[in-house]
Amino acid sequence: MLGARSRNKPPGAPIGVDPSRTAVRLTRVTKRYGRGPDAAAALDDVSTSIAAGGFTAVMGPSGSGKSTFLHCAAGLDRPTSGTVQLGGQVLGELDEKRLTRFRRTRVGFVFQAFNLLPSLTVEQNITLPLRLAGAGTDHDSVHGVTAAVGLTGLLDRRPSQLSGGQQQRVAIARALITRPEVIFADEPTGALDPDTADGILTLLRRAVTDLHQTVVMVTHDPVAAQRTDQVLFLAEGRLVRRVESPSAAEVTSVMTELRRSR
Ligand SMILES: Nc1ncnc2c1ncn2[C@@H]1O[C@H](COP(=O)(O)OP(=O)(O)OP(=O)(O)O)[C@@H](O)[C@H]1O
Repeated sequence: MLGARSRNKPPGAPIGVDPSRTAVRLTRVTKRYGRGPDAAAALDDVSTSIAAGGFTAVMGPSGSGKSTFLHCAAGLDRPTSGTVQLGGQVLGELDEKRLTRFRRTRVGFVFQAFNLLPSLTVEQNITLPLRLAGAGTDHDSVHGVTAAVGLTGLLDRRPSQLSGGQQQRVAIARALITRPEVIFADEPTGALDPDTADGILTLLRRAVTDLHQTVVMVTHDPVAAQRTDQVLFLAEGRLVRRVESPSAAEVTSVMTELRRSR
């Protein structure tokens, strides 16, 4: 494992490697949109491993490839070249049907816009991944998850009857219910006021520390990044830095440097 708190890297060399407990591994992943020589590489030869049981932030200037990284790592999109391994499974070996099933059962998602189904109750939203996978809904685990995210007493409500923070708690409960290999969160606090955002970050932190989940979160916010164990920085589709135990000041300083060097 690389010991430095932050360092530059040659292209293609791995960043953040902990081979003993790897949740996600990207090997020389490139993602191009469009065809031909002018096709832009949203991700350019990215290699990294993300250790299981940690909270990782992915940051970088606008257009640096953060969402593309998350989508490729989570099996929502396929790389143009290179391989993604998630929980020991090489995603490229799965056809669409098996990949969909893999995502439902082994991956959790939390999005900025919550993405709850408005016609379903809180409880039905939370248990949806289990029902889609054809698994039973065990009352104790539903109760455990809803208590853990602070939703007890709200299970019969519809999303429209909840605050933004409560809706994001439902999304986190829905991500936790299958005990996935990794929870991918794309700007989970982007639509929330600072106090509510703080509660959501506390919840994600507890999912890692208390429930031993692995969380990978795209964020623009140095205060949010400060709650994580490490930050991976992207610039122009390349993974250029890693900072462990980040402070908001350090993250801000790296972001300023990356924006200046564009
Ligand atoms: N579907 C697409 N078709 C063509 N180009 C795309 C597509 N999706 C992303 N891109 C391009 O790939 C690059 C990386 O985009 P991406 O959304 O991953 O960046 P980002 O770091 O998440 O940006 P932001 O912080 O603004 O959300 C950008 O130049 C973007 O324009």
